[in-house]
Amino acid sequence: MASFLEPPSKKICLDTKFSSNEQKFDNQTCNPLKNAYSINQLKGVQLSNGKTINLKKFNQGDFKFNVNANSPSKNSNSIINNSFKNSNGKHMKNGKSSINIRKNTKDLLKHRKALPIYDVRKDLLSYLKKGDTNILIGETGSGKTTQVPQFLYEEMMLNKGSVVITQPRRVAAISMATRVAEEAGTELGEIVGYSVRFEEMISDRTKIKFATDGMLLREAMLDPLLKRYSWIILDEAHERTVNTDILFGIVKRAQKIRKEKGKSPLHILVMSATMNAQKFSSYFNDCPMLMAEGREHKLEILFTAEKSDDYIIACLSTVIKIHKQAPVTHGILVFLTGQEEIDNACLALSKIIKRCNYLAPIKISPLYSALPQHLQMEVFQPSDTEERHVIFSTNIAETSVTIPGIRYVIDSGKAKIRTYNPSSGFDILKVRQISQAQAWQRAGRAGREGPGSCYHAYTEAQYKKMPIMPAPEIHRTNLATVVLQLLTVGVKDVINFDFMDRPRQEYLLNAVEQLLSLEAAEKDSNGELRLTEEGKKMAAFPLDPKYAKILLMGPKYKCTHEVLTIVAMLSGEQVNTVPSGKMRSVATARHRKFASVEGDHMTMLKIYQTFKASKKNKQWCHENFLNYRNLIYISAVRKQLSDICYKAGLKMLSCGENTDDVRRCLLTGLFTQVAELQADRKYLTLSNHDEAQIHPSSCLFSSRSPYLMYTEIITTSNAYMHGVSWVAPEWLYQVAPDYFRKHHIKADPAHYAK
Ligand SMILES: Nc1ncnc2c1ncn2[C@@H]1O[C@H](COP(=O)(O)OP(=O)(O)OP(=O)(O)O)[C@@H](O)[C@H]1O
Repeated sequence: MASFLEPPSKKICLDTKFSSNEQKFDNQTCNPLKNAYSINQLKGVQLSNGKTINLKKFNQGDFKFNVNANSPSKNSNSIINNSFKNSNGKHMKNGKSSINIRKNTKDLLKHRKALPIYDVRKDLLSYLKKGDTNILIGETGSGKTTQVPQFLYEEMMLNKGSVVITQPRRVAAISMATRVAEEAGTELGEIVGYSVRFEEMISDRTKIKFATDGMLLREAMLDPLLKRYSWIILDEAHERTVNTDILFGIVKRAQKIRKEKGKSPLHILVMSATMNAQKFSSYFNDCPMLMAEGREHKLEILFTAEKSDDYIIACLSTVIKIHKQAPVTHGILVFLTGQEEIDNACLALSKIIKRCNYLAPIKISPLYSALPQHLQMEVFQPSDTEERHVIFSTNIAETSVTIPGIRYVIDSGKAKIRTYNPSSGFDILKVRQISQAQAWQRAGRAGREGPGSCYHAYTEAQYKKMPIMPAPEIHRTNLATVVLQLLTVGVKDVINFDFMDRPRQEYLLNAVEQLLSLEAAEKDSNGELRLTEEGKKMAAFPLDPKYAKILLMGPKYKCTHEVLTIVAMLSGEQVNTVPSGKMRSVATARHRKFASVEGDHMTMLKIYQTFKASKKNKQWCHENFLNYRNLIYISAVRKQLSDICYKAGLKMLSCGENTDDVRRCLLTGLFTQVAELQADRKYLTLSNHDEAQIHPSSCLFSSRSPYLMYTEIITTSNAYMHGVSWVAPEWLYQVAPDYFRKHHIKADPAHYAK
């Protein structure tokens, strides 16, 4: 990245060539949703040419109608442009004069009526009323998220209940609620509101609520039948977050129980522009699949003509290329992977603009979840300058949102994706290629207020090799956390939970075992699983339950501060930097200053404490061959975890010099990760009696303590223990007596049990 801070010396403005795929787009081969269907299912559906809209019920093939959209309102470019100029956010920005609202609402109504989904309003509603569950697919920008909840409200007034629409991300929930409130001519928090973590804008009058999937799950904990809702819309269902997958099962169960008990019916609507409708329909008892076809504005799709070596350079060069040619009011949204990359890209672009004084000025904004909320929401305000707006964003702007002024999207094709490391128990974010569905969603952020273009910074051949859909998060996350979450929302039979993509039974059983041994769960007299009080507290931590357990035990061992630091260090990336060549031995010597005879966990503690004592100094990190960015990230994680400890009422204690207590506390979560020294000086794990060696990077590499606790085992040519600390055998019995009665150790239990 360092080279990126300087404008690249080569002529970046000219070196990324794109080939238009417009024709292919018209044939709909780019949209993975089309690829996900068989030809038969699409037979007879007139492809969108901007004039015809189809609402087709796929599963019976007996329902199809076309609405001729040649009416003046459909010839919409100029109308939309007017309405865009008129609406221009004034209602939100300049106070709430009733004239402003009325004028605005009138213009917005005109805009609503021009949306493809509006043409099929009547038939859509009649379908939705008929069945209790439906799947709705519609092009990005066709009006699903903003219009369908309003249709339901306007049609049925939802006297007996309300509608909740889930969104995978908080920016989407807030911005969609703001938009719909504006369209409905109501104050946000009145008829239309939102609910995201730590923030709610709702009232007793709220009938349309946008909520993150996590918030609806929380509601389900208190009210498993979700009685206050008559409609639940699960939007952007293709994303398949763990929360959404759990919600699928929860709302299905609530619907069934409400029906059985003769309570008010619950209607479910699952929506996306890019999902495998057949799969969702099968899961929801073969419910009807509806498709609203057509888009309001032309969307041009372009791929690079050749593979690019560096996606960031390709994205930046494309920004410059567009900047030189397009009207300045046309904004550009660039999808990159994370905060560091985005900050660097913002800096690089501003330097390029400054240096090339023939280029017009640009307003540059970052957008990622670690930004304070008010800065995130700022990008949704129409630009108040005459400068082009360029936004560099992570995938938080990938679905649902409309960012005012955006006509161009540049897609790097990459995202940070959560992956679970089963050997350490931590989820890590890794830069990975996105799926076709995500590429399509990104493209869909353009062409919303007028014709738009999406520049994919990869070739069409590369696109075709991408997976069609993202893999469900539940298959790449820690199952103990998922089971804990299921128990939290009141699911007792977690093994037989109605998963859309069931994890392997043995993994689920292992997860249950882990929770039982951590005393997060217990079995009641009927053998049913239930959460313990401790388990309830553990669920509040975004951590593998074994690390949550360690934090909860902090006050007992008087070392909350120390274990918070160690768990945060374990959650982050490696902090030691290892240069090549001559400097390597210098770095090793500097790192050795922090080494603790007690092991790697205490070494981590020492590094962080010294970093903090240096006032988080970058130069100090540089001199000690430590990664400054990673340490800053770790301190942010530590803060987040300590906030949760504080809310859980945990005492924030420190053990000072008595560091044995820190390792005893760590053992309360890691007791299944202990190895025993054998007569031949090899180590065997106590859990499976597998041979494992201490990794050469460990500060205990050459020591031979009888018992070691390790953070993870990574198998390369050998199985290596990483993150190793020595533990006393008596601690094992004190910390987990039941477990060590089953997993015998050589040290005399009778002696240590005393
Ligand atoms: N905040 C906003 N500001 C301006 N226009 C907006 C805003 N939100 C929505 N729109 C307009 O309404 C249209 C429909 O948006 P909506 O989010 O309902 O579409 P969608 O079908 O749900 O799209 P997606 O599948 O991408 O979520 C957009 O294309 C845009 O023209």
